[in-house]
Amino acid sequence: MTTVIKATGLTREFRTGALPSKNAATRALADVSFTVNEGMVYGLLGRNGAGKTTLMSIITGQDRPTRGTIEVLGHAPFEHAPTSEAVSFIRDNQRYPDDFTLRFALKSAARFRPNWDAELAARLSDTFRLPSKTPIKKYSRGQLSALAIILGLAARTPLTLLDEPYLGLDATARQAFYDILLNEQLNHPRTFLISTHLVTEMENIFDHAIVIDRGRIALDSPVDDLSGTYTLVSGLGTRVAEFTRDAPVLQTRTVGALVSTLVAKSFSKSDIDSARADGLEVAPADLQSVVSALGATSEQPADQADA
Ligand SMILES: Nc1ncnc2c1ncn2[C@@H]1O[C@H](COP(=O)(O)OP(=O)(O)OP(=O)(O)O)[C@@H](O)[C@H]1O
Repeated sequence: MTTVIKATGLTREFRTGALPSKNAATRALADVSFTVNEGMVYGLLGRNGAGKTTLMSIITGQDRPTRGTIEVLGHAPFEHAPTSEAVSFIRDNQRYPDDFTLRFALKSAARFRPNWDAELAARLSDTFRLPSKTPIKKYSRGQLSALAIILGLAARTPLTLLDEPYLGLDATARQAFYDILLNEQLNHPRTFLISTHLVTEMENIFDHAIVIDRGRIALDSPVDDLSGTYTLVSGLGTRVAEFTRDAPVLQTRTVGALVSTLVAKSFSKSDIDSARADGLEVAPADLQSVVSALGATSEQPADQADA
């Protein structure tokens, strides 16, 4: 399997005068190591401020780590033009010249992208109902997201990073976006790294999940493996506690008399049958539950560091 991204011990600290000590820094990433393999769709998940955008900026050479190394398509990405050409990074800070219309935006993108698919760009512009004559600076929030998605997908670069690409997109447009991604992956497989908070909506698109929590990797796993690793047990508190007593607990939530506990354990069929007979609900955890539980831990934060 070809490695597309290899991160080793990435740490990114930002100096900030806002903290009590003037030598203090925000540690956005703390000793992050992982690999991304070719041809798969990775979900980059985690709470607000977890470090996702910082990581994507380093992968695309727009920022450099304080410590650690990053290799993208076999090279350090910072100031390496061939890597920039092979990578699309879609985020919400994209700016366009004042007089740019859709046609100009697509035409100028085509010039920099050797694999540009003009037919796909035209088709997606129709799907998202983008106005062709309106200057882009007048586009709505959702229309800007749609345009960014088109530029990212029609580029057909070997590696595509999408940082919360759906902001402002309505439900129909988001569904269209997910369908397009799945189709692209079927017909033109390549590597995607996508950050999102809409985990449930995108779960079936991801092959692999990387969860960051307070700058550290909290989970790095194929999505298909999660259901055999994590179990959600719900019911009366005493019964849930009894059934899960030997299992590592990630999160316990209480709503009224109902307790829901997520554990890092899979149970035998006979255990599950007897728990169900005892009135408990036992089910493999979905990605959203795992991400939410990992983000609810109260371990020591990594994000404040003395620099
Ligand atoms: N330029 C900067 N200067 C100081 N702190 C920064 C800077 N950029 C990011 N940070 C901090 O680094 C941490 C990680 O931020 P980042 O934008 O990577 O999070 P995120 O996971 O993308 O969050 P969200 O889901 O809210 O977009 C946050 O605490 C943020 O405040």
